[in-house]
Amino acid sequence: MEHVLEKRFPLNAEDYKLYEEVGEGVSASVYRALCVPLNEIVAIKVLDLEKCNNDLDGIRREVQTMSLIDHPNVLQAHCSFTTGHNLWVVMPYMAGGSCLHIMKSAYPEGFEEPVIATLLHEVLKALVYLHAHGHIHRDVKAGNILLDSNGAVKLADFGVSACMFDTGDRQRSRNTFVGTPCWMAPEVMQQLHGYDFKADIWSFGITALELAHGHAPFSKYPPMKVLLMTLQNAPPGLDYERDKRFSKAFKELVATCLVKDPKKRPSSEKLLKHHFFRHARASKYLARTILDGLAPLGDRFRSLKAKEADLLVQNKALYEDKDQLSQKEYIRGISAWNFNLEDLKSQAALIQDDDIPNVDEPQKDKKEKVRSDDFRDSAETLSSVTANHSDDAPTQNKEDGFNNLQDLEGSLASFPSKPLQALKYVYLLRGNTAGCMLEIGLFDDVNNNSPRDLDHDYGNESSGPSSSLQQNANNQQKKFPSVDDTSDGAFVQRRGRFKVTSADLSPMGPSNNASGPVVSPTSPPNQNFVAGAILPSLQCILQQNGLQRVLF
Ligand SMILES: Nc1ncnc2c1ncn2[C@@H]1O[C@H](COP(=O)(O)OP(=O)(O)OP(=O)(O)O)[C@@H](O)[C@H]1O
Repeated sequence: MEHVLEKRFPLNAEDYKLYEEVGEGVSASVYRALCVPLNEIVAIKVLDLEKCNNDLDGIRREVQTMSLIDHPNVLQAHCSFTTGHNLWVVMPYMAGGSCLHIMKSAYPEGFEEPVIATLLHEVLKALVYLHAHGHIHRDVKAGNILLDSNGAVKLADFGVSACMFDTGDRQRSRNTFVGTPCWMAPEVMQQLHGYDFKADIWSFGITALELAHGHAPFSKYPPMKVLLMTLQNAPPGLDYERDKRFSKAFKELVATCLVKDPKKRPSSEKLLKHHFFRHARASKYLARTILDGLAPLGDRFRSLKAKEADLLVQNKALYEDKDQLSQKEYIRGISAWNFNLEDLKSQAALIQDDDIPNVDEPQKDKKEKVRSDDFRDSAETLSSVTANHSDDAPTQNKEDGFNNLQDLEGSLASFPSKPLQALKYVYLLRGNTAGCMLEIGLFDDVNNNSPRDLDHDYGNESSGPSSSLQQNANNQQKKFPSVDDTSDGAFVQRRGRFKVTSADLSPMGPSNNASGPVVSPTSPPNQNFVAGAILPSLQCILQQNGLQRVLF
């Protein structure tokens, strides 16, 4: 019998030569490298464990999943080891880079349909495999779809994947708030009943739109606004008029995935049979069409980084020229929330003035209606709002459209008096580029935290969009926990995605209860806390809205 010698990748840093940086995530840098003994080019993801000490579990999960999986469309790790305070994950080098990078470098308006069909077909095969093996990827997006020099497509980044077969503590991870906001399924945001594989199908639909337009829907909005828009608005989709260049089959595929009720979404296996994929071609086609003529990955990465830095400087200059007073208000509001100010400023500056809807009288009327009707109750209210706008509602005309900012603000204004059970966490937002990155903290006992008076933190603004919220905040007299608090490990942090463990909301702390979130919609653990908790985050959104108006 013939034995194929298995390639063994060395577990010593000295056996690798690091070359240029080719990618950067929120938790890691990725380098092209040479594995000297094997004379093979590889990619090495370097994670600084000291910076990731809040998320060692996520890292462990990523490495474990990456070494166990075995499918041509899933990026498998060759090996991993620690060196100093870094973890190195050695993997195949994907010279084409991510679809996001390719779009940013050469296809800012998105790809042509045959390219999209080919890419999505490969990604879907990866999902079929992962789902069949019990994994939910939970972070499907163009940035995690990698291509090698031959056009082979692999789904990467298992930092937040979850296993459906897990029990006990690990099973609780399926009730956590994980993902990147623009791609995150409504049920993941809502946290009412947990979620399953179907969350990936939603993200897959969003990714389809991202590949079609060059960016995900709502990508220019700050993260909390993305959450609210995803929950409140009709699902995004391909527009009949604006997206004329795309086929009916593609439009149908997107609509099939972006159904708010996860039960009505197809499984990955079923989706694979969709007639849209008849247009899919072999991966060589991708090498010929989208990779041909592209600069080496390292060069592309460097120039994209330089562009981003330029943009930041420009935005900073613009920002500094603007109204000093609003700047102070902005900084005060943001710092109270542990925002990354620079990132948020650049986020806000990316919003064009034509993105900000005008307020007119009929909309105001509508606002009142939303206030009194839609937000009548707590958890169920949000569900019903979601349902009202859900599957049968026509796809929005403005793909990135925020139908009516005032509607949203009006809706938010009623939160404090009728706490919204579905959003039952304190959010510590840390913005990052493209409105997609944030950190969330969770406090299990508001009284353990340093009290801060909302009135003091946010001043006495009596006008502007946030005034009603402010009023309600004052009425509630809730104390807002300090951002420094990390008591009892209840503060779960992760840069790049949300991560809030609902079970940790229990006054008893984390439990091994495998029956889903401890907090049920019918038995809120601490409604006062919820009301106080949600308020300031919503306040911040409105402050950001205000800032965006001031900026432009
Ligand atoms: N094997 C690889 N070959 C080439 N480039 C890679 C490879 N793996 C990752 N990259 C590049 O590095 C970037 C960051 O990698 P990765 O997504 O794994 O990091 P991360 O910190 O988990 O990121 P995030 O959390 O932002 O998704 C990717 O978007 C991609 O452009």
